[in-house]
Amino acid sequence: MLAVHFGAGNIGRGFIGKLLYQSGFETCFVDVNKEIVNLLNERGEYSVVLADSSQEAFTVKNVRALNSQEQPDAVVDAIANADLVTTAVGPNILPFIAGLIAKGLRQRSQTTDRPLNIIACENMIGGSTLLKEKVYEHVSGDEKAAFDKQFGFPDAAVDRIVPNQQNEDKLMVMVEPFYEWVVEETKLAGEKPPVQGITFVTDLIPYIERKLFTVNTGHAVAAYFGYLFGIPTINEAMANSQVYELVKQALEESGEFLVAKYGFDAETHAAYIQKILQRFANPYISDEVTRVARSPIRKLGPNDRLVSPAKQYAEVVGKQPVYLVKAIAAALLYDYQGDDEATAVQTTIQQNGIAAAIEQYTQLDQNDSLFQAILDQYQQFQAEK
Ligand SMILES: NC(=O)c1ccc[n+]([C@@H]2O[C@H](COP(=O)([O-])OP(=O)(O)OC[C@H]3O[C@@H](n4cnc5c(N)ncnc54)[C@H](O)[C@@H]3O)[C@@H](O)[C@H]2O)c1
Ligand SMILES: O=P(O)(O)OC[C@@H](O)[C@@H](O)[C@H](O)[C@H](O)CO
Repeated sequence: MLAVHFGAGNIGRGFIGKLLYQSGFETCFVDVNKEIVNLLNERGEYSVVLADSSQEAFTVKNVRALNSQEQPDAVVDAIANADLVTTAVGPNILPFIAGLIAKGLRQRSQTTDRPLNIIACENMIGGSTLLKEKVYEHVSGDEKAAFDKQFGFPDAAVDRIVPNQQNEDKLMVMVEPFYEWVVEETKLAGEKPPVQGITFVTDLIPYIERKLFTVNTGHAVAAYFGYLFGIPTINEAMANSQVYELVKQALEESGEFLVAKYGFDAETHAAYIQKILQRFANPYISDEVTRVARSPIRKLGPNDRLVSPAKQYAEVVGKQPVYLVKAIAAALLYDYQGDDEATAVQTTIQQNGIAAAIEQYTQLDQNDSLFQAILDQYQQFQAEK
């Protein structure tokens, strides 16, 4: 079995690649990072180390890699012959890989009617659905009808904290022991991909909202406040009682609406939050706040981990969130020079003012009470700085 995986980065190698190997797949990574592509081809294997007291190491074998910029035809051939296509490139990159995927699917549909699933493993609602839309921008009307029959784009939720790696061995990845990969069964084409570790569900929305609005919401709160307080890593931020409390309170707010909206058991959800707080504090992981805070424009988006739970809390619970609002204000203050989106947000604020920036990034209406709460909180934080 052949899997083509776009993005041989932290989650690609540390999570998806490992599960694919353990499930009997040969994995062909597709990336633009020459060094990683070359090393994967030279060695054909890499190690994944668990970030816990065991430091258990596992060798992932049967891997190779293609450079999509230099070997696009080989990528098309690989997709045409694949049994599964997955991605972990980041939501903003999906539009850039869509053209190549469209070509691969076209070649495949011309040679076989064997079904194929394309699963985007990105932190967003509807990642595979977005990828499908972007792929379909490259295909004709007739092709779309044929593609609809042959290809599935099931949405997915993936959870495993994999920090930026600082190992001497450039291929080695250190990962937390916990992982979860949930895939929407109803959008599959053909059989379920035989990947050990995937949980198939009929409706992904509760799972992705629970994951994104708990793990990623809490993570973002720790990162933006960690950064504001001058703390470099997430576990160090969690050791700060103020940051810990801000994270916990924000997760209690998002949890209140998730429990009300989806009927999750309140105690089970409280235990889920508790486990996540422990994962963030894992002393065996050094995860920079700037990784977790990366791409604040994406994270301030209306359907992402800060604004969506704040809006849904207001709608479902009927109260104004306090801690989620603080987190949004902290994200608006994120001015890390090494992050293009952070500098773009700061430029917008300087040139157009904070109200225009809130409107632009969160897409909230100026008359929305949440909008005013964010504005007030931002101004209060500015005054305290
Ligand atoms: N790291 C985590 O803890 C984690 C956990 C769950 C989900 N995710 C999600 O997984 C995705 C990837 O995150 P990551 O942390 O692995 O990032 P990463 O930066 O480590 O990996 C992304 C990889 O994509 C490659 N890439 C960039 N442009 C490309 C292109 N045009 N074609 C092919 N490859 C390209 C990069 O070179 C890099 O190797 C994101 O959507 C992220 O939200 C990350
Ligand atoms: O990958 P991002 O930028 O969407 O979010 C940063 C982190 O919160 C994220 O990568 C987590 O580590 C991961 O989602 C854990 O499952």
